Amino acid sequence: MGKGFFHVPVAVNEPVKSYAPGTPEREEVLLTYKDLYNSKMDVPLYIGSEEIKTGDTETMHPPHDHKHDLGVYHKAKKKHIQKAIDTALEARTRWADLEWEQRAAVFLKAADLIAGKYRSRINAATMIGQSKNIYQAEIDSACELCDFLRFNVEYMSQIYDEQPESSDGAWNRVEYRPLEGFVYAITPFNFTAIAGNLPSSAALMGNVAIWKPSDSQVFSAQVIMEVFKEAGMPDGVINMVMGDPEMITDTILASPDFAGIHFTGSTTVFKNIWQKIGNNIHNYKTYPRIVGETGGKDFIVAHPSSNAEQVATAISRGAFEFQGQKCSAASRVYLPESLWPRIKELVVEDVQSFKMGSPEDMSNFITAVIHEGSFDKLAKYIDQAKKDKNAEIVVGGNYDKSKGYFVEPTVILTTDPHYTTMETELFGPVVTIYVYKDEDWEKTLKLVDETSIYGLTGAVFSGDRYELSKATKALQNSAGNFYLNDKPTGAVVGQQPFGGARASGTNDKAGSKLNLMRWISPRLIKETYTAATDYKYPFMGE
Ligand SMILES: NC(=O)c1ccc[n+]([C@@H]2O[C@H](COP(=O)([O-])OP(=O)(O)OC[C@H]3O[C@@H](n4cnc5c(N)ncnc54)[C@H](O)[C@@H]3O)[C@@H](O)[C@H]2O)c1
Ligand SMILES: N[C@@H](CCC=O)C(=O)O
Repeated sequence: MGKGFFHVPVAVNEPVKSYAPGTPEREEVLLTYKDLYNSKMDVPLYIGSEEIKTGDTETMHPPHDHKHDLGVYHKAKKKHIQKAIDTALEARTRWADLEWEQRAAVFLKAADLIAGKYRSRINAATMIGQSKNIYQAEIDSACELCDFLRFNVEYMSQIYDEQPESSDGAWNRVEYRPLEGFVYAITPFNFTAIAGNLPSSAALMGNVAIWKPSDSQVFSAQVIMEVFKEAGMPDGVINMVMGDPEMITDTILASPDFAGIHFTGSTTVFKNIWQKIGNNIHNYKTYPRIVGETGGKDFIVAHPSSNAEQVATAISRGAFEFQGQKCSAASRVYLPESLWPRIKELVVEDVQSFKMGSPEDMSNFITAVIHEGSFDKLAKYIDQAKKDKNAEIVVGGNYDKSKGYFVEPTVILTTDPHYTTMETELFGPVVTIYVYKDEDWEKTLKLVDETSIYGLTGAVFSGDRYELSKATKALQNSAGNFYLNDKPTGAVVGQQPFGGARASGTNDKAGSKLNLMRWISPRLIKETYTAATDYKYPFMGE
């Protein structure tokens, strides 16, 4: 059969819809929200063609209304995880052998379904299950997920296009094989797009995957599986399992066919998994690929030459959008004495104007934090700051979990640059500010660099080009995503590939060619037209 050198459609970022009053998308998402909110879900394990209801269930609740029952998801036992491994390996032969354009078409269709037919459903599920306001749901579950799927197809074709030189008499070719085994994807609660991307990026490159979503994201995870299935993803290529994370992980890591982990979540969990992989290393058929994007303690540092209004807005949006539950969220801020009074005034004004409540009311900027564990942790740090002599609450500081897990956006001011909330990842709407003397700018850059174990995102503000340059050099290893005169959140696929080093991860940049390269194992094929028939070098004579 004749074939062409196919070109993939050029990827462009999915446009963000406005949801302004009177727009059709607003009406549609609100109707879908009501519908989903009142329907009791019964989320099975997806293993191959089977949807398994184990009967061992967990009830799902919206974080902003934790007494409301959204239905249940089913939890796996060890035998189900073993079945998922066997099923994935069975599916591997055909999927790995399928032409790349056929695999690409599945995920391009999935992107189209999300952009169209499923847009309101995946957004409403994210608003309900993860308590995102519509803007935060739209940029995540609709746009970023479409972008991951479409840009990954383009990057895959760029990788396949990379071929070696050939000298006279031979042809060198590189075949980009999937890994020999299966990939395990573990995903966090906070981004529906990340949940969809981690298993699908590996699958796009010809791998089969077992995907364990976060317990707190199952409500929208189910929509992702519906989309993949409707897009024609063959059974067994991505298998979704829920349940005890340790049991699932230990069972999977014990398999000799475990070939890689695609993880996003907290640093401690990732380090433990890495250690377990190390302990099992003699059992594996191949060295597993370990890819993990983890925690952050992201900074904003402003030079005295910066614009106070811009810095204040970067704090208000960078620290508090989605209640600060982004790994990129600004959580430690360094401000010069000369600008602090004006920035303080502006941030306090912003925070006092934020409306907080259910995402169904679209005037709410702030909604609930994800669960009781997170609420209690945040309340503990806020209470401690109220007591500590070297800290004071500038604005916020209240919380209430009677209906939903609501924590007021809180600004802490500290006189100690190593105060606990300047160093510990809280993952919530709490930002801590340290005010430095204007003449200590260079010392402050050193402080920013040396304060945190993490290296994920960071932002520098200055109106002075020489100071921007100085900061860029001084903070070279402090952030994998480094922003000049912008907030440290809101990376867009195809524009700001995302990830950090130090304790923030392996920095394989989700949504980039670098990440996809972790899911392939190249084979070089050298073909010689006429093979040598004499071992002797020319200088040896006849
Ligand atoms: N760097 C990034 O790109 C990025 C992106 C999003 C989130 N994050 C990080 O994720 C964290 C927030 O997400 P979260 O609360 O869902 O994180 P988490 O670490 O609690 O959970 C992440 C995943 O790991 C699983 N898990 C938990 N304990 C486990 C165990 N013992 N063994 C195996 N798996 C286990 C969870 O069930 C979930 O699926 C923050 O630290 C944040 O910075 C990082
Ligand atoms: N990519 C997102 C963060 C993902 C982690 O939570 C951002 O840039 O804000």
